[in-house]
Amino acid sequence: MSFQIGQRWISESESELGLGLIVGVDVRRVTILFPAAQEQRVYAKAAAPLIRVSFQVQDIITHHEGWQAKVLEVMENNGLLIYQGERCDNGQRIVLAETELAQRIAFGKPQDRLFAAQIDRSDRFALRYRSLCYQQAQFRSALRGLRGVRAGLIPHQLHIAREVGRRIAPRVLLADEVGLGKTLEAGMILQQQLFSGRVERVLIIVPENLQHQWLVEMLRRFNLHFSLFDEARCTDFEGTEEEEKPNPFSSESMIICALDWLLARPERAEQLYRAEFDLLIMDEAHHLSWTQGKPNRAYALVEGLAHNIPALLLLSATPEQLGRESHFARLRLLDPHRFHDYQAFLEEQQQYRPVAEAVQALLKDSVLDERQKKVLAQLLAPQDSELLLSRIDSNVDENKQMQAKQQLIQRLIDRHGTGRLLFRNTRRGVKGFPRRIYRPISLEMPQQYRNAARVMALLGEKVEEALFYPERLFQQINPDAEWWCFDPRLDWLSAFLKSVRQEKVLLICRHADSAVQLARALREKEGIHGALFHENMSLTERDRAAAYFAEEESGAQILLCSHIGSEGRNFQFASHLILFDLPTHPDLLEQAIGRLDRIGQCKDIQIHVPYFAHSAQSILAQWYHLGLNAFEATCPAGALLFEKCGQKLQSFYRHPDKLEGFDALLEETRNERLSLHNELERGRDRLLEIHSNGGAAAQQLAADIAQEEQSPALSEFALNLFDLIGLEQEDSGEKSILISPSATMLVPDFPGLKEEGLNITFDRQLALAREELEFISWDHPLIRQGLDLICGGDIGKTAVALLPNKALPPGTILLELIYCVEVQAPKQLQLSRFLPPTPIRLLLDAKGNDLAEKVAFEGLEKQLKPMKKNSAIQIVKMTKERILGLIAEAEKNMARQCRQICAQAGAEAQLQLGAELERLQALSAVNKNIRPQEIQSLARLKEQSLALIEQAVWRLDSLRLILTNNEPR
Ligand SMILES: Nc1ncnc2c1ncn2[C@@H]1O[C@H](COP(=O)(O)OP(=O)(O)OP(=O)(O)O)[C@@H](O)[C@H]1O
Repeated sequence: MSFQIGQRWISESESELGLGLIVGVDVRRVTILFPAAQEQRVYAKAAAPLIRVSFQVQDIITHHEGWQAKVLEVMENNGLLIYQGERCDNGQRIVLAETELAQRIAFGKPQDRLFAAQIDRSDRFALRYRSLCYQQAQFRSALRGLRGVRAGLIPHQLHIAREVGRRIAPRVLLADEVGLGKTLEAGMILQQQLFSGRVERVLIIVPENLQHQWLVEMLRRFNLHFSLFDEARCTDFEGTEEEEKPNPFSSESMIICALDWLLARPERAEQLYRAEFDLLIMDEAHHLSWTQGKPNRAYALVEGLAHNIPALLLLSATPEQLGRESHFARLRLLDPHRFHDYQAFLEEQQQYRPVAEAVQALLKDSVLDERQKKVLAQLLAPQDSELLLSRIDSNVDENKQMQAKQQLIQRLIDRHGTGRLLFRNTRRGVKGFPRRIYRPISLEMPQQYRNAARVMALLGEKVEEALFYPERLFQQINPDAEWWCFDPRLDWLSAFLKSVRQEKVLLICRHADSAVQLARALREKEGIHGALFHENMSLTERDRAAAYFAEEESGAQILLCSHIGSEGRNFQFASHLILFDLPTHPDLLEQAIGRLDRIGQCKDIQIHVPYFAHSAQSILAQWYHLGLNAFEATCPAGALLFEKCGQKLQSFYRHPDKLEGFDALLEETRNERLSLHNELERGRDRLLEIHSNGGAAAQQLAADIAQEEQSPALSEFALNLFDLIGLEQEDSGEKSILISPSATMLVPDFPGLKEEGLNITFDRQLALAREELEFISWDHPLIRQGLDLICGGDIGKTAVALLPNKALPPGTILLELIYCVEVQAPKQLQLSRFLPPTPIRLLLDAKGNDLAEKVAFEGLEKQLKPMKKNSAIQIVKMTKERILGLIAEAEKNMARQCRQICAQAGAEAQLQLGAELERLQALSAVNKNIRPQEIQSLARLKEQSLALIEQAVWRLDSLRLILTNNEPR
């Protein structure tokens, strides 16, 4: 070894000392300073455990001031190296003496690490390779973003989530009936979008009283940390400076805020417009209304946002609640190209039946007859149907025929009606729901209420509203009188609560003051302490009340809500609902019942309706029950029939004693409901259902996830990962493990792991039953970040191992190289869906033959033995030239493999992006609003993607030198 003062060397065994500088050389000894560690060592020259550091052309070097440069030329002057290069930050030409190098050194290339004696354990190399493979598998997995949610595997939810989650900038209306899991669907869509990198900034707008529920659901079910934004938070963020205020919405990337607040603060909405979100989720979207071309304020707000934000999910169980115009307008928010003309939309609505029949025909296994083919050809443009129809007819295999049928169905759904934009599952389609039982309680109207109505009428006051809320009318006249002292509904309520003392009861009434007065009366008269939930309480108070109601043992028996309790909340642990006054629209009624009639409800639901005989309430109750059957079943035609019968109902409300014609109205409603039901069954709703529940494919998807969970691959990998990282693992009972940090961890922090540890399980059912357990799947942050930690760091990049094998001459070397094929492209193109970082393993013998196919990784891994570090360093030194030669061979091999991988990925991209382009072209044939520029830009995007995939590159990620010996194993 020849040393010169000023040269840079590193320690063979203590790489953590950093880059050393020779500061003294005499005949026998060499003195080296390690500035980063502030240590100086003196070694005998002949046996110094040091390795010379010299960089090559193309390497990246770091100056001690921190900037980096690419080496273009290496020169030597009196044993010292001088690098010429180009700065990475500004392109400036530089000359850098090795003395000026940074004191810490990181070797980018695995071979540099190997030659610099930075040799890791062989089992860490194996973990690294497995991590790369698993990471690639995650990118490609069709289950990604669907399997990690802490929830049961419900096919229709998984179907919608998959269908929408993989779209680019999805814009859909999730309109499943109440309680079928729209929040879950939205979460899974979001999760997939986040995983694929298509979305980073997310905004959720919800009615005020659902903010916390969303916050908790996103965290508990998806491990997604959202922040609640309100006025206080924004003002805090802005501070007091008067100058240019920062946009508070730019301070976080996942935000929940209340619609009510945004409407009250238009300046906040302005800030939202500028905050560049990628995805907007709007819950309870029926609040957005648009009648006779005029939007309400909520609609106008979301319209502005929808214009700027590429992806949009609207959630509403009652999409047609505010009339068809509003429904149309919400669809227009989603796809202004597709829905640009209300009249045309109405006409299209009439055309569902032939489309539904065509889809039915395709769904059947039988061969299509000539008439059916003709209908299909009329419904689709020739370029959309001809090829596929001929494929169905030809003798291609059954699978291809099925695929062609599926594609035709997709196209029919896409081109006709609300197609890809609207998803609606119904209880009937999902099945397994408990019964709903209507319990009417007819009571005598107290004289006080009658008198009050009479007085008001005499005074010429309008008493419309009071028809349904006589107690309010009474209070208007007698502000100090206590209606609950004589109202028979109170006696009934007290008696009822006592009769079901162990059960939870949800009571909903229209007005907050009624709820408050009822709670007071129950407390004072009966000693029953109910929980309250209404709009005049703060959010925290409401959440606390809901939590108190949910407590099993010591919680409140009854929750008394104003109308805001009818929306969005999860109260399926209760099975008694009292409608203290009836909601005045069938959709509102369904919303209210939906609090209990939800996934997770295990008992039959009892709907108690106390009303006064011969009152407007009794009229409405009968019409709901005998006309619509809306208590005991969901009634999709409810809104439509209400619109139709509204006038007649009004007159009966006002004269509930004059019932002439009422039976006829009930009869008429019933008949129309049945015929509408049949109509919907054959046409629009049937079509919607077919495409919303996903059929056999959705069942299969749920089964695939369940099957993946049966495999031990994840738990084996995870436990191996935890082990090598140095986490402590302790069995904490049935199928659960407590993992916690230890003092000897390979990395200072393991992402996502709290100091006190984490109780985990790989079992979905157990995680559902036990809230305190983390449900670990491939999608869990612990696993995803663990994979990133290994794949993105230096762990296991190099290794040397022994292969005891009598059949091979001792001292034979094998070089195992792991390459990674990657595409370098702007993130927004999201090319990792076609070509994720792809590991390629080569196993070269001394002659450069690749044995990877013959000698599988895991088989070889089992036979390998670790080698002592000193011996490993010596072997590497001795075989350096051979290793370099083999790497050169491997590069040639990789050029071929990379071409193949790119061709495959390119074909996939061509297929998918081509289909998107075709869809837009097909739609543009029926909708002149699609601008040619849009089609051109999609075509450009496709070309750009294909070109970039073709230019994918590979890099050597890690390598392991294997040396045979003939010792027994
Ligand atoms: N896959 C599932 N596994 C377990 N529980 C579920 C699942 N899907 C939904 N639930 C539960 O069912 C209830 C209804 O779900 P969710 O709130 O998502 O429905 P929704 O359609 O948004 O209801 P709404 O129309 O009332 O807003 C919730 O309590 C939810 O936690």
